[in-house]
Order: sequence, then structure tokens, then C-alpha cells
Amino acid sequence: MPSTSTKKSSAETGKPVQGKAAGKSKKTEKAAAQKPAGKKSAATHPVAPIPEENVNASILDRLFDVVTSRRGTDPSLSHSARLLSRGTGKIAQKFGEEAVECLIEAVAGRQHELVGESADVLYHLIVLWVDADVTPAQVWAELERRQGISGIAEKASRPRHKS
Ligand SMILES: N=c1c2ncn([C@@H]3O[C@H](COP(=O)(O)OP(=O)(O)OP(=O)(O)O)[C@@H](O)[C@H]3O)c2ncn1[C@@H]1O[C@H](COP(=O)(O)O)[C@@H](O)[C@H]1O
Repeated sequence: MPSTSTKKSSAETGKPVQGKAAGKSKKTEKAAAQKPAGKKSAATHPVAPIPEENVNASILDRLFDVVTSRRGTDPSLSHSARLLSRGTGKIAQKFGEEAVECLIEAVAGRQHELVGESADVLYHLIVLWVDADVTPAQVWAELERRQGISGIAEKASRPRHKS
């Protein structure tokens, strides 16, 4: 998660955020074609950094609760409400755009921007889960189930299909 964002404290209070995070790019193709190094993202929002030792992944559960609480609320007051009101196709599209923006930063080697885009991806994934009635606990359980199972061994154990 980015270490500098108004969004963390809002997720903790559960209060709606009015307006957009500073400098979020509009469209993925624009980002790919035009984005200069060091574009502004939520991670560069001018708010005091939160020390990394004071945070952990429980923010994902709290963020899920906040986004769930936005269902059916005023889209002019909540970005989550706006996204959820636009339907699964738009939510999926936004998630895909954020994922592409994230990989652009990874390939470009821009670590700071990658942190911000990663936070965007996780937020939009959570919106996707809320829309699909998937809970974080379901995903955590699947990750737990996979713990200790090597990806190489798992792939080798799959039945082979002749083409
Ligand atoms: N983590 C986030 C978060 N990350 C990104 N965003 C918003 O996602 C939006 C992405 O902007 P884009 O221009 O890409 O998308 P868009 O406005 O849908 O534009 P179009 O593609 O439709 O043209 C921005 O408005 C960002 O502020 C987020 N909005 C909310 N949260 C969290 O969700 C909580 C609830 O927010 P609200 O639902 O707004 O109250 C907040 O407290 C935060 O913790």
C-alpha cells in the first residue's frame, strides 16, 4: 500500500471521500503512450507518510468493509458507490486498466509509482469482489490452502492434455 494517502485514514474512519485522488491517469492507453516518468498517483498525494511499521494487510479487510458499506449510497459522494452503480463490466474494465498501469510501472522500473499503482489495483480488486459477492476471507482461505504447495510441483501434478 502507498505510504502517503488520504485514503488510508478514510478507510479507517469509513467516511466517504469527496473528489478524486490527485493526479490519477484517466485511460490506460493514454498512460502507456504518454505517461512521463514520475506521474502523480495516489502515492504522491501530499499527505504525511504513514510509517511502514505501523501498517499491515488488515487494511484490505477494513477497505473491503468500507467499500461494502458504500453499496447503494450516493455516487456523487463515494467513488466506490459510483463504480458499483456502473456494473460489473465497468468495474472489470477499471480493474484491468489499473493492472496494466501497474505493470507499466514495474517494467519501467519505477518503484515509487509501482507502489501507488499497486494500491489502485488492490482497491479496484476489492470493488470487483464486492460486486461479485466474494469475501476477502474466501481469497485468504484459498491462499492458505496453497501455502507450502510449490507452484512447480502443483503444475507437474496436473493431468496432461494431448493437443
Ligand atoms: N483506495 C481507494 C482508491 N484508490 C483509487 N481510488 C479512486 O479511483 C479513481 C480512479 O480514477 P480514474 O480517473 O482512473 O477513474 P474514473 O473516475 O472511474 O474515470 P473513468 O475511467 O470512468 O473516466 C480516483 O477517483 C481515485 O481517487 C480510490 N477511491 C477510494 N479508495 C478507498 O476507498 C475508500 C472509500 O472511498 P469512497 O467510496 O470514495 O468513499 C476510501 O476511503 C479509500 O480508502
